[in-house]
Amino acid sequence: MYKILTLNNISQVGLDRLPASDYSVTDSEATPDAIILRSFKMHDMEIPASLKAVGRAGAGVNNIPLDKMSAAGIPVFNAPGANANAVKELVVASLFIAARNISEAIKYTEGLSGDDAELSKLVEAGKKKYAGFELPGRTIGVVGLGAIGRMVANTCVDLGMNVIGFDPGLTVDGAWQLSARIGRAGSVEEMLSKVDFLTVHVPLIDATRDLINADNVSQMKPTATVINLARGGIINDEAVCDAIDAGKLACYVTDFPNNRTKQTPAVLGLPHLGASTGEAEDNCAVMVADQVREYLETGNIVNSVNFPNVSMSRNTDYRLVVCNANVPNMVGQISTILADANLNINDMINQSRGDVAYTIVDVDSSIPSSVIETIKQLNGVMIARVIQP
Ligand SMILES: NC(=O)c1ccc[n+]([C@@H]2O[C@H](COP(=O)([O-])OP(=O)(O)OC[C@H]3O[C@@H](n4cnc5c(N)ncnc54)[C@H](O)[C@@H]3O)[C@@H](O)[C@H]2O)c1
Ligand SMILES: O=C(O)CC[C@@H](O)C(=O)O
Repeated sequence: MYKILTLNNISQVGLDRLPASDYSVTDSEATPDAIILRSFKMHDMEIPASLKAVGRAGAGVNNIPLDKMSAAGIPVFNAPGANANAVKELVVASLFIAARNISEAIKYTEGLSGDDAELSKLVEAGKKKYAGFELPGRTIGVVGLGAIGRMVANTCVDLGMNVIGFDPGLTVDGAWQLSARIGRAGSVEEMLSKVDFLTVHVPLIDATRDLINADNVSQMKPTATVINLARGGIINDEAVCDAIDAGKLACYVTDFPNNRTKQTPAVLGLPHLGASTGEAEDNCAVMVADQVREYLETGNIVNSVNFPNVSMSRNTDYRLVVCNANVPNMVGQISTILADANLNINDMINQSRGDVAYTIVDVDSSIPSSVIETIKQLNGVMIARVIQP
């Protein structure tokens, strides 16, 4: 029986992918084989010695101590693209809400009182304050052209907008999925003075912290809107709110409000709603549950953010998986131990990513526990696990 610990509410549709005959899934498991979570912050958590895998039912992994997981030989899986449409739709909603002053206008009508005739007068008298603009012909800068950024950029083209994108890590596959009408910027700064909207879709890492800050926000048009549905910290909230207070920026939409943003009237704060649709929650949970199950039952790694992606179809009933430091002669030493135990290798695959190497070996006969113990003693081995009847 595999034991799964959930650290957030995970869609039942996803958890149903883990059959009750083989999986116990609870939110209070002391010795889990795997953890499935959403935004729970794992940084201060004691990592259980039993843990073999972590599944993040979402895209961002800044709530997980990846270095610590890699050092312990624990792959972290996420759900690339599974909630991208949900975020895209909220970006599009943000564009309209900002362009048409919808939030302020609703507040205005909610504050009106009087009989219907008086209300009608006040509605007509007040509406000029909320006149907005239309999107065709306006320019949007999209920072990060991954799963979400690409969808946002293409949709904005369909809305008739001019779109400029920036992503130094854009993949060839990603580029193929982008409309040919999207312009390319060489840096964030290059797009700032041109855009009416700037939206960020990058992970929170050292290189993306304070991407918009006190130094560069002044290059933006005073009529521009910044949208941050990615992570708090990517936009420097102090700098953006100061710019709004000084009349140098029009609006800021953020999924990560704080006390500074709450004090600024032209900030539209949302409660981390980007991925909060039933569809996205189901998609993410299904994807990570499948990946965690695949790893526990076969050792295959699909969509890991810290391990190489490695899959080998099952050739025999007797499988060994080893995670070790990415240094010379590990495969040689593992093969020698198997040969010394008279175990014939049927098939084998080895891949590496950064400091981590991962090997799957199918052998022709049952692997004794003494072999695993010998492999675990090798310098540089983090985990060795047998998957056999
Ligand atoms: N608000 C929400 O609920 C919500 C939901 C999903 C994702 N997110 C956030 O959005 C982020 C992006 O999600 P995604 O699914 O598009 O991820 P993704 O991995 O598909 O795309 C991220 C892109 O950012 C690019 N990038 C990295 N560093 C960059 C930099 N310095 N400048 C420009 N581009 C850079 C990468 O090359 C990649 O193409 C996630 O990491 C997460 O933090 C938030
Ligand atoms: O799980 C959530 O609700 C938010 C997930 C989102 O921030 C992500 O990075 O995918």
